[in-house]
Amino acid sequence: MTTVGSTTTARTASQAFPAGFVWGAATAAYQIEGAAHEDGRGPSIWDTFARRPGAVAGGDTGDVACDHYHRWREDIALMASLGLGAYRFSVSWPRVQPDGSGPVNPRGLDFYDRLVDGLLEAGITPYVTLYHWDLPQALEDAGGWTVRDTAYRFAEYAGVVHDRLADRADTWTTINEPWVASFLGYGAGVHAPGRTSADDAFRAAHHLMLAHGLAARRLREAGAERISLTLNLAPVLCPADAPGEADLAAVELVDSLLNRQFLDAALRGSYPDAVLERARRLGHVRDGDLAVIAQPIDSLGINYYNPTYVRAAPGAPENPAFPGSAGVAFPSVDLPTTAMGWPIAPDGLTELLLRLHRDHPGVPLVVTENGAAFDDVPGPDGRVADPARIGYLEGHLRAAHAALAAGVDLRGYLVWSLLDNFEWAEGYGKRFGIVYVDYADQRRLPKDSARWYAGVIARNGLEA
Ligand SMILES: OC[C@@H]1[C@@H](O)[C@H](O)[C@@H](O)c2nc(CNc3ccccc3)cn21
Repeated sequence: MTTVGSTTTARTASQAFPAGFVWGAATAAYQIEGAAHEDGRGPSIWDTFARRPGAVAGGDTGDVACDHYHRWREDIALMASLGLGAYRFSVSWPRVQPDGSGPVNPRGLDFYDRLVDGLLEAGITPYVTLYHWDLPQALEDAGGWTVRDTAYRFAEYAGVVHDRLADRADTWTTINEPWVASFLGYGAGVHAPGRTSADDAFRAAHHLMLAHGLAARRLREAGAERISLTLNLAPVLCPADAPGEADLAAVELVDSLLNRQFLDAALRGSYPDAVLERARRLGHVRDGDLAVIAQPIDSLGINYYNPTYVRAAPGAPENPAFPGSAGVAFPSVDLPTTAMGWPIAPDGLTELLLRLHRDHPGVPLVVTENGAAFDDVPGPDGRVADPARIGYLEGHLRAAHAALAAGVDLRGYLVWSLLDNFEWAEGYGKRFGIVYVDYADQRRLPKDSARWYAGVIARNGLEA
């Protein structure tokens, strides 16, 4: 303790979060639902991609996943036991429209009806994500996100879902992480649909953002008042003591492609130069598109996991997720890492939130994903001790609190993820959940981090 005059200053300031701060957890349809061939659901690009030999670790697929399609009541009870205020989930487009357009599958919509009703009965606010990467395969067969028409089909689908649920759900995210869906799906090819064309990645990114704008406009016309976009954002840092011009140019390029391509489009109606140059060559950006994309949103969702580190490296090959990055290295740094090999750097969250507060004032922010994978193993008593995850989450909540203390309008935090689930190209071997899933019998085992998080929610903050 330190004493100044007669006042004794607590060694650590209070870590109480604002009254009304939203505490929740997040998942996504393809990662948890299973029932991939049930009740009229059509195939998505992830159903197809997961069957491509070598595409997903262990040949895993989302056919069963966490069987949430059948176990949703149990999972809602689990959420309620933790005291969650909100639950972020995604709607499976091919469950609602098996061909991505045209006829609606009533049994598909019925599932989300049941889910939303169950959440409301449990006092949990539904945060509905309309697209979390599971494009109907029929639309991919017609060109997928590289063709403009898909954006218009998405807006129609968004209207169908909104019109069914809007009487009970009022918090809507159009697209989850357009950068991943475009640059990993169509550029690097390590995500569905597994295509490898830089030009197609830029076309897909633009059409995903156009889809966001068209859907946001459709929802606004229908009376929606809580519309957002969720982006995977990261501080782009050069780990050198004295970055040179080439290092700074590398930071600028990667920041433009990863962050500004989507932030500037959605919040300013513009693209950074690196994107405009490609757009001029490809001709896929039409007059008026950016005005549609910059539809007003009511908050910005931020998925933060770690910073991205870059430096100039003459001769380094281009990273296909970052077109034009020849001569740029993405070095490891001397920090602890998660089971994904991602560096643990909570200060990056504070830095990111402060940047958004500075560059885009007046936009309420929600951390819609933050979490970590670790190699969790249940003990003989069924307890799952995950101190590393508790450490990760505590560090990032302290980082979020520091941003709040600096005036950032942060409205909520949703941990990724409620459940261990299908971790895309990594399959089921990477566990992000605060609840362990035993896939052999679908048992759910709350990890120590779940109990810890329930305490954070109960006291609306961290212990000082
Ligand atoms: O990888 C963990 C989660 C993933 O399960 C979610 O579905 C997705 O929304 C999500 N986005 C990120 C952000 N970073 C990222 C990095 C490499 C590949 C994909 C995403 C992490 N995560």
